[in-house]
Amino acid sequence: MYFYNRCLELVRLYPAILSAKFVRPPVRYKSKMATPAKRAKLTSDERSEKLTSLLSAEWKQVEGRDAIQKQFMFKNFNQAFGFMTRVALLAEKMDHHPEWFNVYNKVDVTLSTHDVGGISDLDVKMANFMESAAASIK
Ligand SMILES: C[C@H](O)[C@H](O)[C@H]1CNC2=NC(N)=NC(=O)C2=N1
Repeated sequence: MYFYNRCLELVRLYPAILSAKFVRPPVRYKSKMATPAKRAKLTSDERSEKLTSLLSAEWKQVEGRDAIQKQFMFKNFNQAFGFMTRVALLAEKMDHHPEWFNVYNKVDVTLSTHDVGGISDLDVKMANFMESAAASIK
């Protein structure tokens, strides 16, 4: 009988247990991980403000898709892969990953935020990081 009552109690408390804080703790963002606001698609005002310097550094807007792309050229594979390694470490910290293709000394990069289907602050941040990483390697 004791066991039966304990079971009844558990069934009665089940919804409360499921919604309790210890079952679903609040989402915590790591220092470089994006908050939902950072993953939002850029507005047209933000676009002209934040993309201008990238567009003059040979980033192009992809046709038929809200994304930016650039081809980085290095002296050799070692430099290209060094660049990718530095970017990969940031990508993991930000939980934001580039689409890229490498052959020997070339790295073709496309940046877009898949979760929102377009360019966000995260892509701008990553593109700017790529610019300084490439400049320090070449
Ligand atoms: C579950 C995970 O947080 C998401 O899938 C992240 C991972 N990396 C990502 N990378 C990019 N480029 N866009 C995203 O929307 C994205 N989302």
